[in-house]
Amino acid sequence: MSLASARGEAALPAGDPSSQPSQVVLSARGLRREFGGFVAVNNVDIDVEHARVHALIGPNGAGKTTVFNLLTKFLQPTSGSIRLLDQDITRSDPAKVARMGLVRSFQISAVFPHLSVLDNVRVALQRQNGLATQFWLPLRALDRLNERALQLLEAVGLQEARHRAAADLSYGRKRVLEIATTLALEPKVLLLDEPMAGMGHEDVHTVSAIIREVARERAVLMVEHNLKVVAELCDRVTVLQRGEILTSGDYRTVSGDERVRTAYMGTEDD
Ligand SMILES: Nc1ncnc2c1ncn2[C@@H]1O[C@H](COP(=O)(O)OP(=O)(O)OP(=O)(O)O)[C@@H](O)[C@H]1O
Repeated sequence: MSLASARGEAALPAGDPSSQPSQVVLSARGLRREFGGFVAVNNVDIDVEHARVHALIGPNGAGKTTVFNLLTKFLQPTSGSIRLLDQDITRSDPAKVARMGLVRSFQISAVFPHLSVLDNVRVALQRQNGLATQFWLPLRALDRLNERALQLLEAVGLQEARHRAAADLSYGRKRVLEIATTLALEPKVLLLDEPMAGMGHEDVHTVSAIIREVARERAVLMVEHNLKVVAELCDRVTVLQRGEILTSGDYRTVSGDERVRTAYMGTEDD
C-alpha cells in the first residue's frame, strides 16, 4: 500500500482529539543508543500525549524496537533523557516505570494458554493488586476481581468467550486477550509492539476499535507496519530512519513528505 492512499475513506478518529488540550505524559530528548560502535538510535526527541494514539513507523532496522526498549527501560540510553509523568526516569528500571503506569504489550502473545480467558485476566488483576502471593483470598476480594475482570472482557468484546481456554482462541482474539490483561495493569501509557501483526482484516478492525477506545483514557504509542491502520487510527506519526527521526506530525503531513516516501520506497507493501 502506498503512503498516499493508506488513509482511503477513513473517518477521523473518534472524539476528534485535536479539540482536546494536549498533555505530554512520556517524553524523550536527545535519545541515543550505541551497540559497540554502531549507533542504533540517535538524537531522538519524542512527545507522547494523553488520549492520543501515536505511531512509530519506519523501514526495517530503523530503530523502532530499540526506541521502545529505551522508553520502557529494558535498555539504558547511551545518552539523552526520558521523562514519564513529570518524573525523570532516564536511569529507572523497567519494574519501576511499569509501577508508574508505563506498560508494554509484547509482540509475541503472552497469555497462559491452558487457563480460561477469565482466569488470564484474573491473574493479571491479582498481580496488579498485589494479591498474587496470597494462597487464599476473602470471597469479597475475589468477587471484586471477577467484577473487574468481566468489565475488562466486556470492554474488549471477549465476555462470551470467558470460559474458553485461551489456547482455543483465534490468533487475533488471543492478541485481544493480551490487551485485556495489559489493561488490568491500569496503564497510563500503553506501548504496543505491532499489535496487528499476523491478523486478518476483521481482527485488525476489532483491535483498532479497541485501541481507539482504550486511548480515550490513556496515551498509546505503537509500532505499526500496516500503514492503513496508522492512517485510520493514529493521531500522530513519528517516522524513524537509520535511528534518527525523519519527521513527526499528523498522518496527512507525514505522508505528504517526500523524504518519507523515499524512505519507504520498496517497503510500501509491508
Ligand atoms: N542488541 C543489539 N546489538 C547490536 N545491534 C543491535 C541490537 N539491537 C538492535 N541492533 C541494531 O540496531 C538497528 C535498529 O534495530 P531495531 O530492531 O531497533 O529496528 P526496528 O526498526 O525495530 O526494525 P524491524 O522493523 O525490523 O523490527 C538495527 O541495525 C539492528 O541490527
